[in-house]
Amino acid sequence: MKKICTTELLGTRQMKKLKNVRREEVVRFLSKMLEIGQKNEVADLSVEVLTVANNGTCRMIMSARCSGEDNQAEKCRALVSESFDLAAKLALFNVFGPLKRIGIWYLRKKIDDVPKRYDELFEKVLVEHEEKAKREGPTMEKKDLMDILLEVYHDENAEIRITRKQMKNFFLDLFIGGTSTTADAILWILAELVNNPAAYKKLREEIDSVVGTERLVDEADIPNLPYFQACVKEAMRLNPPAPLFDRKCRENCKLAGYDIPKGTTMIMNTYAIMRDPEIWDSPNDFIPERFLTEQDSAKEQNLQVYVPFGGGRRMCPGINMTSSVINCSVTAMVQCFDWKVVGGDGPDGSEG
Ligand code: HEM
Repeated sequence: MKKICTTELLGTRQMKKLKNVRREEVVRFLSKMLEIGQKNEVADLSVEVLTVANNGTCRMIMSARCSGEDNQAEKCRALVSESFDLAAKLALFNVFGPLKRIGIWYLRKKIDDVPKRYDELFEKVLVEHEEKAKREGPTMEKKDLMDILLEVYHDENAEIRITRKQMKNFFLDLFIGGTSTTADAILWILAELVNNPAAYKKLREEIDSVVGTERLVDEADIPNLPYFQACVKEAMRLNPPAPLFDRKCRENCKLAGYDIPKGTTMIMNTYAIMRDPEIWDSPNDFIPERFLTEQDSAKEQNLQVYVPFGGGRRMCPGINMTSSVINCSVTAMVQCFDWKVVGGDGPDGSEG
């Protein structure tokens, strides 16, 4: 699945094909913000950004119908947040050892219900896609990742065969891995920029000088916006959306002088790694410039220290997809609006 994922589904070629979908969602978001601004109302960015990230990702994964009447994006979002909530509660019960069993009993209805609803939703969407493929035949234009994966699923000669259950689980992984992480990243990037007005100004100037003020930033402009790329990297260094992930040791091994027995689960704390004062100068400060300098002592020492997407074989395969959503939405947000926090502390201690 990982191989299909990186080669067929989430590579740059596919992401280029889905550019219009992202652009539509960003334009929808901008119109809404404009409307809110004109009425002098306050936007709840946590909701709006989740919508743009979720709709963009959802539509790329499984169809344009997500924003239509039968709002499947909305249903997926509700299910993703319910499952996060459930996982958090189970993890909490887990910490208390014997309480785990009480937790499972207490949450039993939800434990049965959430996967069942996922299954029903994905089955429905899969069947719709299959019917469309039958109607339109082999020349059908593949509009989303589900169209592509279904072709692999139905191809009896495909190098890798997958079951329907695997396919559904896989889409579930994409939703869980791809939606709130992308929304969190966008929110944190914007939060760091709003709290660092000098960086915001510098970024706006970069965009204005490279793109001008007559059109929106295009994804093709991104390589010419080094300061923007550095701001994204720096915000993700300080606020990794997936701060912890795990690995299970398949063999006894020695790590930093410790003997780790086979079967041990190791937790990687990327938040701590990316704020380690032994690695980073002024580790808690937002300094995008650090990613613009040539010198990179971590590379020289062969250290993996910039790890918001993990590393090695299980590294996140969604980098292209998330970057494409982050790039078009954050540049548009910076280009089109002056943001300020309402009712909170301003960056210099003033009222927002
Ligand atoms: C800012 C956004 C994202 C962040 C910070 C992020 C971060 C991560 C991290 C830390 C891991 C674990 C890596 C490891 O174990 O070494 C991971 C795995 C994964 N991510 Fe992402 N991710 C993001 C977006 C996405 C997107 C958009 C998708 C797909 C739609 C996605 C799909 C996955 C999948 C399927 C895995 C499991 C990979 C495996 O087990 O081999 N992620 N992600």
